[in-house]
Amino acid sequence: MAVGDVVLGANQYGKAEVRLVRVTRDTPVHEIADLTVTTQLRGDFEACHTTGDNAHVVATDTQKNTVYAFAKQHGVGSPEQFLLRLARHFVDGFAQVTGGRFAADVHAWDRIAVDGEPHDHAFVRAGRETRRAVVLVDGDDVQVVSGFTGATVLKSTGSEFTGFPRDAYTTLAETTDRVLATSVTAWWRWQDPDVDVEARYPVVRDLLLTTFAQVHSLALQHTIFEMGRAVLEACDDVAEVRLSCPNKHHLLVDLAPFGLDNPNEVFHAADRPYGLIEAEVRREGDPPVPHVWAAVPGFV
Ligand SMILES: O=c1[nH]c(=O)c2[nH]c(=O)[nH]c2[nH]1
Repeated sequence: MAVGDVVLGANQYGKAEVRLVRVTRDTPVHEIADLTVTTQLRGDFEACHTTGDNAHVVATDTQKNTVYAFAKQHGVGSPEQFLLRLARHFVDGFAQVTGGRFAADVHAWDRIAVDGEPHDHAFVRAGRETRRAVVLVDGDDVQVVSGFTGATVLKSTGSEFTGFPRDAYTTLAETTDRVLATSVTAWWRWQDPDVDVEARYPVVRDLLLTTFAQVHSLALQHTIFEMGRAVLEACDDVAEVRLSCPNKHHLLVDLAPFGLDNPNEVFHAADRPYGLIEAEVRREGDPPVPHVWAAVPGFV
């Protein structure tokens, strides 16, 4: 090689940000592990870069499949253990792989508390939601609207979606047991602007989340209506509720090509596209207040 020739320097490659959700459902008390995993292999990949010879290239798709298959076969455990197992697999299994970088972000979930007890299969992402408030004044008309955004919740069972029409473009399978997850944005308008909001905000928030946990969901639409209904039935001081909920799809990974079954245990947590389910829930006969909702963000 002559001085001045172009050569390949440091390189690594792999699959970035594999969104893995592993549900352990051996007992009615489910556990969830939620990770974003990145694998990057290092080794003898010169020929691929310089001549297009892929004989050494462990496809990034294979790396992704390995993440999901290992989650099924071995569980996740600590992220360090999980990454070490992956690393050993690639380094020991492929002569051209001499090392790599393996990384994971762990997304923590708490159990939703229902009547003070941790729920078996309903979870809320650790970290609080963002509380929001809007006050609208027009002369003597004073309106107070409270709400929150970013309360991410998940049920690992107790959710189905069946009975929808099928046409030439329908491929979605009906399911009587799926993961249901969403990030709740909720707004509610108080009857009286002088409400003791510090006392009442947590009551409404908890009702929304415990109803998510407890309703056996027939669709996200059904769940959010029940969440709004629970608030209106329990809280005379709330005039109406609006909910905006992305359906954070958890797609069952097909592990059959690797000889593994997958009875609702290993999921790809897709970030987009997502269903966006929005509804207003109010008492029949109450006059609508479009000027108030025009001033509140985030509802189509
Ligand atoms: O709860 C759901 N509602 C839908 O409208 C819908 N559409 C879809 O594809 N999956 C779901 N899930």
